[in-house]
Amino acid sequence: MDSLQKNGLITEELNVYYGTNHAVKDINLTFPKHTVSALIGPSGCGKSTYLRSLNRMNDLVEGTRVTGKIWFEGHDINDQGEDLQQLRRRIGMVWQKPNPFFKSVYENVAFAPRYHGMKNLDEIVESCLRKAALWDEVKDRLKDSALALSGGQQQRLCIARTLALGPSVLLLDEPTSALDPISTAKIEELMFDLKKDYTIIMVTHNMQQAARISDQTAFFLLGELIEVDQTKRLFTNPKQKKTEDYITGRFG
Ligand SMILES: Nc1ncnc2c1ncn2[C@@H]1O[C@H](COP(=O)(O)OP(=O)(O)OP(=O)(O)O)[C@@H](O)[C@H]1O
Repeated sequence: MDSLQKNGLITEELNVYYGTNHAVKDINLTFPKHTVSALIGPSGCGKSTYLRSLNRMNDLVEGTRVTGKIWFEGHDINDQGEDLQQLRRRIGMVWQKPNPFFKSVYENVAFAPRYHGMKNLDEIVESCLRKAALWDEVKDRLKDSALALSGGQQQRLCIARTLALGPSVLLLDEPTSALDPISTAKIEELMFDLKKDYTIIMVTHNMQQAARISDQTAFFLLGELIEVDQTKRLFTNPKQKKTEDYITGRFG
């Protein structure tokens, strides 16, 4: 129980199947609170599938079967009785392409808290936009359409929208792959600030990015976890030959 309290999330022998395709195989991983974890590996190795299983998004994909345990806040979220709406408030997801609602900047952040009956929407909007390092850029444009923002601003707005639901874990699926280098740098800086309050788990194709911003890195290959370690160690002194081959560019 002690480790469950200390850690944000733990998966035990997690498997995901799409029909007969065994996409994620027996993954044991621990995500300590207030750290950034990067999931790396070549295309199709199961990173996104694994990430989506962490807040039960794979339940939405027909024909998917998940086995194993995911310990979060003292219980296994794969239990049948799990309240999925509440779960997805506590474990929020940000996607690869910024996908703001066709609404104003303000409404993008206020929409879900209002739906859940939360009060003080102005305060929530300001605080989430500040946490997402966007407030100064949009405080005079709150009524403008979110679609008028740049791609990088839209992605930070999507992060603010996720924060508005009060998560403790943030799942990010290649959050910067559609962004230019300056917007990417802003999101990377933001990760440093956000990890003070949140546990962050991020899929990235970009090994330099994993090396720059994550505390631990997990290397996936063909649905298996090949190696997980502190990021510096994994990139400088990998234990597995397959990891070394991947990070030195021999395949991928
Ligand atoms: N919705 C789905 N339905 C059926 N099979 C899927 C689905 N999503 C992924 N898969 C399969 O699961 C396996 C893992 O895919 P996944 O997208 O998780 O890998 P990935 O490492 O995230 O790849 P990429 O880096 O290209 O996004 C692949 O064989 C893929 O074809």
